[in-house]
Amino acid sequence: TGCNWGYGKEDGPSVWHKNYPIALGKRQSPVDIIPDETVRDFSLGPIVPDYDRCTSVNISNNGHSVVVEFVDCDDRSVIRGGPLDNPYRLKQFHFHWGGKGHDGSEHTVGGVGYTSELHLVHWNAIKYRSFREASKSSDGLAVLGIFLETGDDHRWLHVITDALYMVKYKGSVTDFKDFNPRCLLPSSLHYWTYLGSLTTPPLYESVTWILLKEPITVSERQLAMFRMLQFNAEEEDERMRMENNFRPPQPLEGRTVLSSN
Ligand SMILES: CNS(=O)(=O)c1c(F)c(F)c(SCCO)c(F)c1F
Ligand SMILES: [Zn+2]
Repeated sequence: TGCNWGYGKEDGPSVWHKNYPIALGKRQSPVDIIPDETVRDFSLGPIVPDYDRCTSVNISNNGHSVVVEFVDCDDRSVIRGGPLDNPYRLKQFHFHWGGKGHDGSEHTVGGVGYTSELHLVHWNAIKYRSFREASKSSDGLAVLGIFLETGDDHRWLHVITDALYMVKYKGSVTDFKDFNPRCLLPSSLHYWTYLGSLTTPPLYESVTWILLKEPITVSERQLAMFRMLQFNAEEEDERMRMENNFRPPQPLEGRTVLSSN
């Protein structure tokens, strides 16, 4: 079950359905969010990311993105509230981005993309015994999505970009301790939420999406650092710059996107 998918012409999003037929399913992600067509739900409370006692472990290149993993053996870092019935444990976060001068977010807003999108992946450890089991269950995962736009340097993103040279190639991993992703949140936690899926194979329809309306700002220089990563392993001959690692929006199929406020 090696990784047989990617973001290229031969193995990209347009052919994922051949090995992962759920790609043509009814609750796929990402989607285009049309603000005027979202439904205001006054029963939706605030989303509460509680990362104060979180423990980051490492940063790695999995051949698709750069991923920061967390200790998820207890409820030390969870997200709760909003559309969620239980607290969901933080497992990892990663990014999706474009090529130089091109957008690379997965969700779009009114047909417009952002330069990049950060995903904080959480799982329902109340109902399921492992991330793997949760990832296959309709209420198993909650992904907090944060849009990135370009402007000034982000004052904390350098902690991540300074480590990227250590994980240039697929399969590389290095220690990455004491990083609290609270520093990557925008000031407003107003959000959109809808039921969707992983945006990479196996594309399981197990994600409650929570997308913050307010983007964070990063500089073009910081973003360029992500593009020095490579999809390939160090020993592989073909050098492929890691960029455009995003899936385009999928049909809403009658779903409603709810708005917190
Ligand atoms: C939401 N973004 S995503 O679908 O691209 C995505 C991802 F890239 C991941 F790596 C993981 S964790 C898989 C095992 O570690 C995950 F749950 C995801 F939802
Ligand atoms: Zn993602």
